[in-house]
Amino acid sequence: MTVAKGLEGVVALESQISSIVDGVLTYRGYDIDDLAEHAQFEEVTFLLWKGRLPQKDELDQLKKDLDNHATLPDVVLQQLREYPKDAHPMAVLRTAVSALAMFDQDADKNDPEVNYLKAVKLTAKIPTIITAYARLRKGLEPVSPKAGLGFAGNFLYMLNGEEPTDVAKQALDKALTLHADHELNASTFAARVAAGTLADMYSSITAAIGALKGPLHGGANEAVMKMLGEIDSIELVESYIQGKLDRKEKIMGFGHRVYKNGDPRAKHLKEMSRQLGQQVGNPKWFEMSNKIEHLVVDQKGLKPNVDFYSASVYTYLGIDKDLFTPIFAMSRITGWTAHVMEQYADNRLIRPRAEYTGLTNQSYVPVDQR
Ligand SMILES: CC(=O)SCCNC(=O)CCNC(=O)[C@H](O)C(C)(C)COP(=O)(O)OP(=O)(O)OC[C@H]1O[C@@H](n2cnc3c(N)ncnc32)[C@H](O)[C@@H]1OP(=O)(O)O
Ligand SMILES: O=C([O-])CC(=O)C(=O)O
Repeated sequence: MTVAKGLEGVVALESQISSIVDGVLTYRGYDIDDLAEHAQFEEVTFLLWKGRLPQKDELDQLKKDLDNHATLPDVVLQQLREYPKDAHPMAVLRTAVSALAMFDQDADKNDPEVNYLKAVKLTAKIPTIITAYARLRKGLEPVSPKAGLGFAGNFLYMLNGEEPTDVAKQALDKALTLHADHELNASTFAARVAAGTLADMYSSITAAIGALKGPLHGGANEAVMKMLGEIDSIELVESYIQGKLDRKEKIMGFGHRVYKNGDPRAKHLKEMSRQLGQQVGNPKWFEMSNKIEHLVVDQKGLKPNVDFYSASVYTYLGIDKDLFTPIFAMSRITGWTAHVMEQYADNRLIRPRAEYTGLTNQSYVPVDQR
């Protein structure tokens, strides 16, 4: 057996949802650059789930459905009140999403229409979970979802208790589009492995949230902001980054398993970071990030990935850094659920092999003789 460590280069399944070919990312055949410039996140959601862009009435219906399903079951909201105030929001999200299964009487019904409804429900409720906990831990009451604001707008409204500016809403909407799906990334693979056992969608999404949390995957956006906060001044960027490189430490937000010449999503987030920095009159985080990018490209030839500039974008939107990965999940839920439905539609258990490299020919010795 040959081992592809980390499954690098292994093609594990066929998918019609998104592709990365020669560094170009497409969702259902649409270039991410085109979608990022023109599509609303709800259109992208429909595209991922249904395989085509929605008609106007279909888009309106999806928005209504997302509004209608945004409220949490009372018990789940009550549980959020009881979680420790210093829990990581990804742990909260993972736990609350898992709990939702017990309040959906169809959780274990594996039928395409019911699964579609579960995808809608999960997508609708995740922003409510994130924002309710974000407020509760600060001693504030959760803000109930408000219909008609759009997915990104409603998130910012529930987080801050006031309707967002168009600039903030559009920036978040674009960031959500850029994060919505990404072929067979680690969290999507985790979701598909769980779905491949015919476990229910809530189980698959709980597995995906767990995988996204790690700093080598979605957790990198929070780690980037921690790094920017530690450096805290443009003058200190060079010595900080040089020190890390000399110690052979990773610079978070750089490198990628698939993109070796740059992540096509990063340029959009970079431009958003530049513009938002100017608009809020504090270009520091953008300028520091830009300097880090030049140093890491020059010294290591590594380019920023989607997590690098999203950190300063979310900071400019006034969002706490430990909510960055939950926001990633709030977008990627659309891709995860699309993949779970695709897995169910043509399922085969996902079960690779391992090459055994442990001890052999051991003989049992009773415990009192060891
Ligand atoms: C949404 C996402 O998940 S995007 C990725 C988010 N994760 C990060 O930003 C974390 C930082 N980046 C990394 O850890 C990696 O680049 C990963 C996990 C993204 C990809 O990992 P792999 O494909 O396994 O690449 P691998 O870790 O083997 O890297 C190849 C070489 O580049 C180096 N390298 C890779 N990324 C970095 C980095 N961010 N900083 C410094 N060196 C790096 C490795 O140390 C390795 O060097 P070596 O050959 O001398 O040992
Ligand atoms: O594809 C990957 O390995 C990670 C990534 O960029 C994503 O999930 O968006």
